[in-house]
Amino acid sequence: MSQNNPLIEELLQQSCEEIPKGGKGLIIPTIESNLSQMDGWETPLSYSEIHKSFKFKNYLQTIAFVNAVTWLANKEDHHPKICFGYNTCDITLTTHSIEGLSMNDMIMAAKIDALLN
Ligand SMILES: C[C@H](O)[C@H](O)[C@H]1CNC2=NC(N)=NC(=O)C2=N1
Repeated sequence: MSQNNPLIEELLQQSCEEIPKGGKGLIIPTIESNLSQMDGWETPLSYSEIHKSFKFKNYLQTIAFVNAVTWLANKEDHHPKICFGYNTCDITLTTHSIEGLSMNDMIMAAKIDALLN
């Protein structure tokens, strides 16, 4: 789904940028249209965050993924909430300054997915 998708390709080429308080959030149609092209990412009715659950074979593979996500978060200065267990990892993304979703969340989601491609 992700490869050869123009939206995903575009997100992968972008970098997260600081969003000032009162800055621009995404409108609901944009969120819906983005998520329809991003496998497994979901938003609650509040449209305040996106989340995805990942499954792995074992703890070592889960930890390797968590480490890669934290590396990416540090690089992009955009930090998802990460909750993991033996073979599952739940990722939640939101933009604190606007208490909602920004392009940063979509960029991070695409880059997190790309870690597994
Ligand atoms: C200045 C810096 O870009 C901001 O404080 C970043 C840091 N990491 C962040 N991570 C997340 N998930 N949301 C944010 O709004 C956010 N803001």
